Amino acid sequence: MDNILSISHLCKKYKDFTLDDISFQIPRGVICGLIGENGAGKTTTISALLNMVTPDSGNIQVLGMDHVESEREIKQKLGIVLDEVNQVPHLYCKDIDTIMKKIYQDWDSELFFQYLEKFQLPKEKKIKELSKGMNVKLNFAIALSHQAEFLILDEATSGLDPVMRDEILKLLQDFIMDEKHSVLLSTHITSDLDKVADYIVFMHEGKIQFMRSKEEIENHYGVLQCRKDFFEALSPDDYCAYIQEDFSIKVLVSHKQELLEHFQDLVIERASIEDIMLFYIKGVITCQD
Ligand SMILES: Nc1ncnc2c1ncn2[C@@H]1O[C@H](COP(=O)(O)OP(=O)(O)OP(=O)(O)O)[C@@H](O)[C@H]1O
Repeated sequence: MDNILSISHLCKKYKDFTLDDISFQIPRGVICGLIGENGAGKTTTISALLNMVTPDSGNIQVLGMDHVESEREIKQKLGIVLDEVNQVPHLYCKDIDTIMKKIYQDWDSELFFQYLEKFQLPKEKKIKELSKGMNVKLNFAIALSHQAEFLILDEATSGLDPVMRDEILKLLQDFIMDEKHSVLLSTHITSDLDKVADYIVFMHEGKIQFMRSKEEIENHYGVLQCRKDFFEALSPDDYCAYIQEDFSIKVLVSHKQELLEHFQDLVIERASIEDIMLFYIKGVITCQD
């Protein structure tokens, strides 16, 4: 199956920040979470693939096409939801239909009005009268109403209440069901990714720290709290990072099954995506990938 997104050796230098040799691929039929601390480079990467930022070097293919040469064709097939209000404030929700019909060849008015109803967005309300969360929902309605193949969401769900977020996560899961569609979801709400992501791309200080499938994370990673002497007896191959605490050491284990075979009584907790992020940002990293 071909990749829906392929980024190779993407570089972009700003005065105080460098996006440094970013490469990753997203296959079709998956939800890929993009995580990283504030300022890690997530939005810059997304802006580059949307051709809103010009990279210094690198290659970006979206839906198998060059992201600049085929920008118009690509954008017909992208659903984009960003964490900002980007519709014209004085328009009514229903007016969006008239505008989008002219922009998207495959615009589906019936589906759009169904989403307005589902998201409880009154057709007769002006956009400037919508709350932030309602604006986000309106952008989701647009993104889902023109036969998009690839959804790109940058901090899109952070303004939504937990019930609506849950509903959106279910919509995303339905969206990828046909194994042709994919979602790139940049978020700080890592618990959402624990629920729905198939892959995690973790950016740190402008670099890709790792890309792993969720299955791989669940099967191989774990968190072990142990004493210093036990930690020193471990092989460095058994872990990726550790955090020294007052009376113990917290270890991010990378081969938990092998360790459990050697030490049957060991308690290794499940590593959430947030745990992994904290280890890589605050801990001592001992492996390179
Ligand atoms: N136009 C610009 N000119 C100069 N620096 C910029 C520009 N755009 C972004 N940056 C810098 O690039 C770095 C990465 O920013 P970016 O928005 O990509 O991070 P992010 O991972 O999306 O962060 P957040 O989680 O806070 O949204 C930051 O240090 C930011 O100040």
